[in-house]
Amino acid sequence: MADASKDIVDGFPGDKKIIVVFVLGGPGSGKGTQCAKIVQHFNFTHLSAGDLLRAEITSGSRNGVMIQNMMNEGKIIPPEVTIKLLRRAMLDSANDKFLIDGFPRDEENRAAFENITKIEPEFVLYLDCPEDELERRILSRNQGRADDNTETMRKRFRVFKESTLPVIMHYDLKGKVRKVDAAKPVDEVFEDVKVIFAPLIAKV
Ligand SMILES: Nc1ncnc2c1ncn2[C@@H]1O[C@H](COP(=O)(O)OP(=O)(O)OP(=O)(O)O)[C@@H](O)[C@H]1O
Ligand SMILES: Nc1ccn([C@@H]2O[C@H](COP(=O)(O)O)[C@@H](O)[C@H]2O)c(=O)n1
Ligand SMILES: [Mg+2]
Repeated sequence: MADASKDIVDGFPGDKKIIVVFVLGGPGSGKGTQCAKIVQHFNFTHLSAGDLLRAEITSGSRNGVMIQNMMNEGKIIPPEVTIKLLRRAMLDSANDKFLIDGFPRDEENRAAFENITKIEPEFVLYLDCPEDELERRILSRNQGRADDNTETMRKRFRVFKESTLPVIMHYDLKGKVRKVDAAKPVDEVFEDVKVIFAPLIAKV
């Protein structure tokens, strides 16, 4: 159970060194799929911002309707909502290594996360995939997601290009982006991902 008092304290308690890797890529690029494999091989905890927001909707939280409406439009939920969920999940975990999937989605997400948590990501894993392949994957995903339809998918593609790519550029200028070709089959993508994570694990 979360300790509510932790929610009002900025940063993280104690001197625990937290390792964060942001996992970004277009809708359907395989972020969730690759994160599941990274968890198995490298003992990270996977936090999907989208999954946390969807859990808020199903929990009947007071933000649920607002989140649902914005998601159906492919819009980015205000950062204070998403960061509170991420931060609580991190504080509740005994792990010190986190994959944050689908976040930061825009500059506002990025700046707010840095201000509130004081955490800089170790690096950003960028799953690069052409739009025609993303479209095929989303429209055949069949996981019952309300935003996996042609109209919302196009809005999500636009948000990715207009708002998320600039975040990837921001980290690229800092030398923090590790880009992989995510159009390849799952296991081939993971071979490239493993090469990126191996030195990080050897270091800690
Ligand atoms: N390399 C791949 N080749 C073919 N299909 C893939 C690959 N990676 C993932 N998929 C499939 O594509 C769909 C989308 O994958 P996934 O849910 O992991 O993407 P995502 O980036 O998390 O998407 P979203 O941003 O919408 O949450 C799933 O059905 C998954 O099985
Ligand atoms: N940082 C984020 C992440 C997600 N959202 C909203 O959730 C939708 C689904 O996200 P996935 O990563 O699971 O594809 C996304 O389209 C946004 O509406 C968000 O607002 N902020
Ligand atoms: Mg996902």
